[in-house]
Amino acid sequence: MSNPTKNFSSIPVIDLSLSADPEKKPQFLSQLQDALINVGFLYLKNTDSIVEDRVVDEVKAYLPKFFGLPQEEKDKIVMENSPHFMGYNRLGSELTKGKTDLREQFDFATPHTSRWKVGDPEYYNVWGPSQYPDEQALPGFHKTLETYLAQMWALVKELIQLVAEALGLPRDGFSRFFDTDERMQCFGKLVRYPTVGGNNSASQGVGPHFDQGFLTILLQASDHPGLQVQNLAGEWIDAPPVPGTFVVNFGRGLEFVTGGTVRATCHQVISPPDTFNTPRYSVPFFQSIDMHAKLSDPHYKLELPDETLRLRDERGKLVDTDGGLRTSPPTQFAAHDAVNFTEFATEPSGQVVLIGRIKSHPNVGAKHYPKLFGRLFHGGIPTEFQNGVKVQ
Ligand SMILES: O=C(O)CCC(=O)C(=O)O
Ligand SMILES: [Fe+2]
Repeated sequence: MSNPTKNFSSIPVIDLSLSADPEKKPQFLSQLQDALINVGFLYLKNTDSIVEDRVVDEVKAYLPKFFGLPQEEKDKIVMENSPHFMGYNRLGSELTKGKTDLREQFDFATPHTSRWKVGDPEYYNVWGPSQYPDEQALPGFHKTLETYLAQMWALVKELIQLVAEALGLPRDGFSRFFDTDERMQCFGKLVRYPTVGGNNSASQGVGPHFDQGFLTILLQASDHPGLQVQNLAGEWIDAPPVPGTFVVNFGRGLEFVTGGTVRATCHQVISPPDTFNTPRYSVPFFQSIDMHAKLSDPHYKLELPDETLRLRDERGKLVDTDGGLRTSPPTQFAAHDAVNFTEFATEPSGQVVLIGRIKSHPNVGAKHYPKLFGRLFHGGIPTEFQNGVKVQ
């Protein structure tokens, strides 16, 4: 029997409000289960009981204002100054699969004080304070982004419990992967993708990649298409903005702990063509897991019910659809290799995050984690890395 969603050609839209209605919850869970196993992506609507529309609108309004700040104002808070990979990156300051991403971005996280001290593993230092522009330069920005992060965090906490139920686990089935709020940090990005001319080959907004942790919640903050996700046959399927929704997708950590039941789906962004007068904006939010959790330890093994495993087997194995993206080796990283988080098989999750961050932001790695950087990039900063190509 073939599954109707296999090789999907569009992304399902799921209504969160159904989960609060005992009669409709089974329908919600079955839709979520299908998206988890067969698609790896969904649009979530009716989230306003957790994430206020007012806050989303405020974040959207700040995007052009933040990126429109004078360059020297943004350069005061560059990521290169932060061992926590927080702050601003000019265009071209990020590599994905060995190519420069044509996006300008600002990484910011839930409030946290680094607990790293001399002698601790380096990855303890991945979590730490954000860098914000001066309050006078952008009044209210800092507070709005922290409110948004707090509401996103509340949404991922609710969602991960629904994911557990949809997989046939108890509602708190994933609680062992999280520490207390004070000892955790989640982060987001404000992203601006400039338009490119028709014949410009440099149209990689962000190259093909997987996300890392459990859940990603993405706000497509302008009307532009460009986000594409890969189906099981390896075809690129458009995921255009759907008003009133967030895009939810699943990371390699969740795929790992569910033994490949949940699909981490490869995705990319094509730069908007210059027929648009404005850049594309988006705001991804990444749910972290306890940085000490070594997912390969027996303690983290999940017992999924046979019925769920049967659906996984019906879907089939998750094969490599994009030249080494899923399976390239975890060490001896070359610039053209994918950031694919295969290290979950051997390393604590914090180390996996650190390796991924260094691969994406080699200049930050070279400055703050020179030894690990040297092990990952034998030839130093790759020539593909063009920090600060001209902002259009
Ligand atoms: O901007 C988008 O739509 C997607 C961004 C993304 O996939 C990422 O930052 O991981
Ligand atoms: Fe992503």
